[in-house]
Amino acid sequence: MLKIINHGCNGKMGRVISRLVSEKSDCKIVAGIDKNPSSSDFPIYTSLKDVKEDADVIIDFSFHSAVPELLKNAELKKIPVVVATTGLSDDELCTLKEAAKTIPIFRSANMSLGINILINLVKEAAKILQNNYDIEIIEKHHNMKKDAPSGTALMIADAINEVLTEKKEYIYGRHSKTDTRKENELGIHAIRGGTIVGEHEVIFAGHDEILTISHSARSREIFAIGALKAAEFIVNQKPGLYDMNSLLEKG
Ligand SMILES: NC(=O)c1ccc[n+]([C@@H]2O[C@H](COP(=O)([O-])OP(=O)(O)OC[C@H]3O[C@@H](n4cnc5c(N)ncnc54)[C@H](O)[C@@H]3O)[C@@H](O)[C@H]2O)c1
Ligand SMILES: O=C(O)C1=N[C@H](C(=O)O)CCC1
Repeated sequence: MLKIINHGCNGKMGRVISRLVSEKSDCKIVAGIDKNPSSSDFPIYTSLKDVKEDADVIIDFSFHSAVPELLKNAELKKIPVVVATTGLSDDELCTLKEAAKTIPIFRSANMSLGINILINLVKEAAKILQNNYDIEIIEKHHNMKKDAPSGTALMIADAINEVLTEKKEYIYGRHSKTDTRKENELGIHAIRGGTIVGEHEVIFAGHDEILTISHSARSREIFAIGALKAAEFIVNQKPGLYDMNSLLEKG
């Protein structure tokens, strides 16, 4: 029985995690953590340091500024963490990399299988098209999202840059830009509205042809399923930083 702490348990994703876990027989939520506690069938705390229950793993869908304190306490308690929260600053990312020297940490800005396949496809396309095609990324999310651009858009952009001979400079939107597009630019554009779960489109625009590779999330369950798979995976790993590739390689 996998004993899980649900960090951000009262949020949109935290609630999906709790629901999916309640439908499974091989794992359970032993405690939740949220800055806005409410009643639940598991105890809810405002910090990991107060949690009394024994746990194998923490799943985190919260807010970027909550991540350093979570990791500090996870290190003290030696509990592996799945970090799904996006919008981490450079300093917060440094803290995460340091913590991964002590505990196993799984981090991905997108826990869906589809996005991780999209990244592999986009890398192949970028290798071939890098000289003659302009690359732009468009992401669309619900009106409650607090970070922009999405962690996924940045993850896709970084994956593209990894395979390019000449690295691109990220351009966030084109408002007030009066000059024409430069070859070394990679445009990243965010749209917010309604209940859009998550859409990502990578456009390779060439002379008289456009290749578009896109992914559309139709429910939050796809992220929760991926996070639960990551949780099962991480509990058996040594300290270090893991991502979706580690999970895909495992098969
Ligand atoms: N990696 C993925 O696949 C994936 C998928 C969906 C969402 N996300 C990310 O997960 C995060 C949460 O998304 P959401 O839609 O559930 O947001 P949300 O705002 O609905 O929920 C966040 C929850 O975290 C809690 N929280 C905030 N600060 C906290 C703190 N300091 N300590 C404890 N709890 C705190 C809030 O009270 C809230 O209940 C976002 O960063 C989002 O981008 C990632
Ligand atoms: O709902 C969100 O917020 C999501 N955020 C992730 C991101 O920033 O990439 C993934 C999709 C959903």
